[in-house]
Amino acid sequence: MSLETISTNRAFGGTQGVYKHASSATGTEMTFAVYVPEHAEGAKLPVLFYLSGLTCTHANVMEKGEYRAACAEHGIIFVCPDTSPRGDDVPDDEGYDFGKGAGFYVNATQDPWATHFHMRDYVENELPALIAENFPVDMERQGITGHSMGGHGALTISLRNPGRYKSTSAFAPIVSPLNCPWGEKALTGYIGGDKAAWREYDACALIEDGARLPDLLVDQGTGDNFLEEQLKTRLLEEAVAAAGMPATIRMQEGYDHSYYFISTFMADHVAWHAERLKA
Ligand SMILES: N[C@@H](CCC(=O)N[C@@H](CS)C(=O)NCC(=O)O)C(=O)O
Repeated sequence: MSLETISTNRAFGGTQGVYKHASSATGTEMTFAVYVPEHAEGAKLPVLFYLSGLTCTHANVMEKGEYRAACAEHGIIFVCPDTSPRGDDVPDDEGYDFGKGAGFYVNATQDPWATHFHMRDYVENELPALIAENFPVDMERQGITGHSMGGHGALTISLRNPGRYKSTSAFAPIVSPLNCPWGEKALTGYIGGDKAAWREYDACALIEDGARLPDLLVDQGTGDNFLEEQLKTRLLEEAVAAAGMPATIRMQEGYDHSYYFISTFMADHVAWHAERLKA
């Protein structure tokens, strides 16, 4: 699998790069960002995947997430994929919450989305293989995190792949697409109306159905205007309590849904992952 380098910039002693490649999962070109801290020649570093939210490309977290100082300190590679396939032949929706920029980390089965919207395959299979081949990563030490729709992606991908990710966290995740308007719209459109088929794309349902993580960190702002209608953190609190699953879910007073919130807690999350990835 060949990669084209779009840009590299030296940052905090390491390299922030942006790359693109022809994706077999989506049938499109895909762009992603990778930060590689300074490291000894031949060293293999732990890797943290960050999945972004609605309307984002790889660039939002790269420009506003403020992860590099912490990744440099802890020696963690940070990977930021796009949130959907893109291109002139990729269908779109007029809403910001479906279509381009809103792939929801599913494999779509419904037309016209089923041709390109395979973000689950992309993030679960193709991207990790590409990262393993092209960057100095130790794939035995992977973590995953994400924001909002990307928090949903991080939780569901980790819950479906027990043991693969040594650490899982999320910022303001959509915890139950079965129970919010963003999820209703996206899963009906991508997967169809059979709600039994949605359960593998719903963190709370996966936990109810027996999936477990050894540990979980979630930060959620109390001033987030999506909290009540879309994110519904309390459903995750209820699901982990009922399952007896260890989780640290922190309600952060006054923080909203933006990158001001994410960047405030980013260093905490990177440190939390580093502790588990280096154990
Ligand atoms: N106000 C946003 C609603 C969507 C939104 O808040 N997206 C979040 C993720 S769910 C985001 O990260 N937006 C991009 C950014 O803040 O840079 C819009 O319409 O663009």
